[in-house]
Amino acid sequence: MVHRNIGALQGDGAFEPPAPVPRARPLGKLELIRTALRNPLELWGEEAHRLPHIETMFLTQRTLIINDPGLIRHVLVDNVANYEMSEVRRLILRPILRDGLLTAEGPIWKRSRKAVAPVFTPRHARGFAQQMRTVSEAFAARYEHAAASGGMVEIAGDMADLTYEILAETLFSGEIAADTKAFTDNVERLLHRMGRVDPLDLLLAPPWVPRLTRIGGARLLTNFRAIVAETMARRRRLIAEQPEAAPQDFLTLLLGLERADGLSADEIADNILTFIGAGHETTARALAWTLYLVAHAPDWRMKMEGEIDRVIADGTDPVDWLERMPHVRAAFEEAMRLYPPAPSINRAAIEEDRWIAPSGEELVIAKGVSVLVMPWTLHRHELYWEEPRRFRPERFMPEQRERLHRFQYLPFGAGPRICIGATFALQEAMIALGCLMRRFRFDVTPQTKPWPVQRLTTQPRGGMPMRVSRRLSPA
Ligand code: HEM
Repeated sequence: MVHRNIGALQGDGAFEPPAPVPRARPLGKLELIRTALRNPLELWGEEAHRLPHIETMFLTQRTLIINDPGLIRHVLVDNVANYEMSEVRRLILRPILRDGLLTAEGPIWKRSRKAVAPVFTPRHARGFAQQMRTVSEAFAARYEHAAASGGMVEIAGDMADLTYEILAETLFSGEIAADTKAFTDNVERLLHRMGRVDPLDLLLAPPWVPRLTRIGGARLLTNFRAIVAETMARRRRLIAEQPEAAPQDFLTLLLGLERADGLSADEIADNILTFIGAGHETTARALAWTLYLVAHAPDWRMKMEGEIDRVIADGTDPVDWLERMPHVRAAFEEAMRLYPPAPSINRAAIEEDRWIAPSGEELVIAKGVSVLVMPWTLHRHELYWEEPRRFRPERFMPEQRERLHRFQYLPFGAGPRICIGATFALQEAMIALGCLMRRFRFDVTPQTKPWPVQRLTTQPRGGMPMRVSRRLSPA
């Protein structure tokens, strides 16, 4: 039985949104497995939210949860060479994403990251701003009908559609060698089927032992790869025959890297699936939680609306919305604090390691220990946050944000493997929120009862049904 805080308005009006209450006692073995499969967010005890680090046994695996920002910096940056991808991630994600950036390791990761980095520069992200706005405006138009009658919309699913449509546009400019709907269904089913934790993963069974939960996934993967290969072949022909006609999207940029010291054709396909897998649901979850949280903070929402109205009325280019909308950005960042889209960043120690705390205490990290950097506990930690469970977006306004330790807030991770899509995601979120909140207001109803559950991302179980009403006509 998990204790639930189902979300409540506190005396001074700050909202404490729904989340499992940290456990006072550790779980027995069977309950631990059940909870890990049902919702890992319900595993963590009260100590994980109060101590700088704790060591625990997870089934047969020694596990160290690290919260101290200095220790996190040690693992993710200073001694990063001593930490590799966790076995569970290797078992779950690697069969799908292969040598895409998220799951590549060693020299292949190094070469790929170097090759792909220029594709994700702020300059390229800015180049996508107009496409992001066009897709978001077209998407918002679909709410007009429901908004006219104050109808209900399903925000969680809708935000996943919106971010998928933005990615499909910025990846391929709509030039996919298949029916778009069939392709989208294929991707959805693939990520859903293959990205699930199977009981055998928790027991660290070798990859060749078949996972019943993933049957059918291999066929979907083959389909996906065939479509991507044909899409790449068509684009290569276009670039060769009419280079000026080729859209400046991810696909053209990635094909420009196809060479020995860049990426192979297979690696380009792996990265296309990786960008979809890593970049669509993460942003979508953060957008849905933001709309939910600000619906409980009407004053803050009005500040956001005022900001959005001014920026759009001024004719500000969408590339500058991120900078010009600090209240919108603060709400989005606070939503990622409370509901980090990537709630756990898992590593394993290759060799024994030592870390000296500022107090002089020495921590020995044994070889093979699983090291968890968990934005979920770190962002709700009693040592590092005032009123950690409440929605207080003002902590991310520029003057207060400067006071945060770089390693106490890690929605995008840190160090060499920091999210390569962070700038893209932030810009996309500002543009999506700007286009939606300019036209509509989203409110909770008694049906809106999201419960945070960790799948690959922090999702709202029960979805996010919200009432939509019209604010302003389209700009
Ligand atoms: C709000 C949205 C997002 C969040 C919260 C997020 C979070 C993260 C985190 C925490 C990591 C680090 C994982 C680790 O160190 O083990 C990561 C890595 C990564 N992300 Fe994101 N991400 C987001 C959006 C995106 C987007 C839009 C893309 C691409 C279009 C993307 C592509 C990647 C890739 C390729 C990696 C692997 C980088 C590497 O290992 O070199 N992400 N992301």
